[in-house]
Amino acid sequence: MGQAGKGLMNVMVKRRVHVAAAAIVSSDGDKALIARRPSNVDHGGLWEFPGGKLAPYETGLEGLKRELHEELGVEIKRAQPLIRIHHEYSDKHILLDVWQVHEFSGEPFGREGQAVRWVPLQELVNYPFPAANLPILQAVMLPTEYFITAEEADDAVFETRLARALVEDNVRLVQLRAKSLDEAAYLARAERALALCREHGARLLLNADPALLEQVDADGIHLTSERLMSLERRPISEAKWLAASTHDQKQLTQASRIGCDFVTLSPLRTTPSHPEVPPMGWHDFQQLVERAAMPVFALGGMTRFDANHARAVGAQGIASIRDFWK
Ligand SMILES: Nc1nc2c([nH]c(=O)n2[C@H]2C[C@H](O)[C@@H](COP(=O)(O)OP(=O)(O)OP(=O)(O)O)O2)c(=O)[nH]1
Ligand SMILES: [Mg+2]
Repeated sequence: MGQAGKGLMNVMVKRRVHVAAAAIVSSDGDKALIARRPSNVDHGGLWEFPGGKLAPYETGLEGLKRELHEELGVEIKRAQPLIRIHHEYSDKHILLDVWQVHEFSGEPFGREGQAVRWVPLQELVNYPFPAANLPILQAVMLPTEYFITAEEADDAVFETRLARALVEDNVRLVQLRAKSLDEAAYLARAERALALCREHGARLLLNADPALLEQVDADGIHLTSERLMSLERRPISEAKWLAASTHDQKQLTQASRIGCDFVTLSPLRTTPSHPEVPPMGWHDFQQLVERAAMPVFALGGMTRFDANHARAVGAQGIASIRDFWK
């Protein structure tokens, strides 16, 4: 396009497109189904989560059911909202309304001649996707529950309780939060927690100085909101997870700016640990999540019974100390 044409694009009103897409996860939870966009369309040749534009009056799930039938020949049996992403392409605003499909019938194949492939979740990052898709890759790799460890002076009690949560509650994502320990004690506890998490196939994030990853090879760092706001750029490599605690729009914007992979947003409800902080409630929470473009865990008085509701308002799920610490 010539210079004059580009100038014209700037004053043109961009199209708004609502797209429903499916993160179809295999029953073992290890793989997702992706398809390659034909070379002659928008973002041609890139991989995508199957789906397409909604017809007028269709809801996200209705549109998705129709698209998966047309594109893959499968019928959705059970699906749950995963993440909503608002993204600006040069020619349009897109809302990617992504659903996690837990159950479907039929054998998926490329009914429009497109390549279709089951890919292990960790390998998704090796496939070229449209620019809007990064948060989908993050969301599909994360569970719905994020367990934050409680303050506990006694190492043996700590280990028993962490092991219980890993075994009985099937916790797969853990944040080691231990403000009352000095650096040496935190380090020792991190080593033990990492061994336990590895044994049970769970990931461990350290709520600590990012430099600590050089001493303990945990899966990532969880930044306090204070650390988050003090950083100029992402402090650790892309190979590790970076999460942060957020409480408002400013902190969410900063989390996105430095490339956090996911965040907690709190306090949803009033909690005994922070009785003086006013809760945001589901309405304000939903408004903040809608524009976050990254997985968000609801925190503050949450239990596992809230996970479906959290999903329904756009969150990844819930984070909790108390619900898992028994
Ligand atoms: N299906 C899908 N579309 C995506 C993804 N990421 C992404 O940016 N998009 C964009 C590309 C397109 O501009 C738009 C989806 O349009 P589409 O071409 O799939 O729409 P459709 O299936 O209804 O096809 P058509 O009838 O318009 O040919 O969303 C994704 O993961 N899956
Ligand atoms: Mg499509």
